[in-house]
Amino acid sequence: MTKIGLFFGTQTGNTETIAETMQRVFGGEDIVTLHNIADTEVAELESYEYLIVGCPTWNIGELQADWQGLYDELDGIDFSGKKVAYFGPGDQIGYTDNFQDAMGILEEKISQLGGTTVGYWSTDGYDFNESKAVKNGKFVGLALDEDNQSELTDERINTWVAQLKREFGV
Ligand SMILES: Cc1cc2nc3c(=O)[nH]c(=O)nc-3n(C[C@H](O)[C@H](O)[C@H](O)COP(=O)(O)O)c2cc1C
Repeated sequence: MTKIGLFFGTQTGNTETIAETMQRVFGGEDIVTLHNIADTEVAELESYEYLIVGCPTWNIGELQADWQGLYDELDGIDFSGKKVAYFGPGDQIGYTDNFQDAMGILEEKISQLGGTTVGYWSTDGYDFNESKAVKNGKFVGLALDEDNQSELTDERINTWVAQLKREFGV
């Protein structure tokens, strides 16, 4: 049983590819366990001390479908004592008024349920109008953009994972 569980949902595969890269950068499956939430019980979130939540924004400011489907069930999970990090791919040009909203929606919910957010990320280098994922001038997690800035993804992941290792203390 690893200490870190990474839970992701995806429509077209980008979030899964990113999750696999993150697992590799962390050091492999002995360090991070991946769960596609399409075939995971929500209760599994409770089995980890540290969580990484990956959700792309879909349908103009909404959660990816599998996360949407279990959103209400999250109320049954006790996140207190857990450090939780968030990431998502979005599209800052096509959806400039809703860039990364899903990450913000999940962070707000899980924080209300006791989770402690780690992995805040600067908005420097992005160009968008509005985002529910920005709090106090920072993204609440790692914002990626496979549609417009895929060349930056690997470097962003490397930097963020190094930050998370410090913040998780692993
Ligand atoms: C119909 C549609 C709606 C989308 N809505 C948003 C949005 O509101 N905000 C955003 O940042 N990205 C939006 N996106 C971009 C996706 O989040 C992005 O392509 C992402 O990489 C998809 O991840 P996935 O392959 O894991 O599903 C949208 C894409 C499509 C096709």
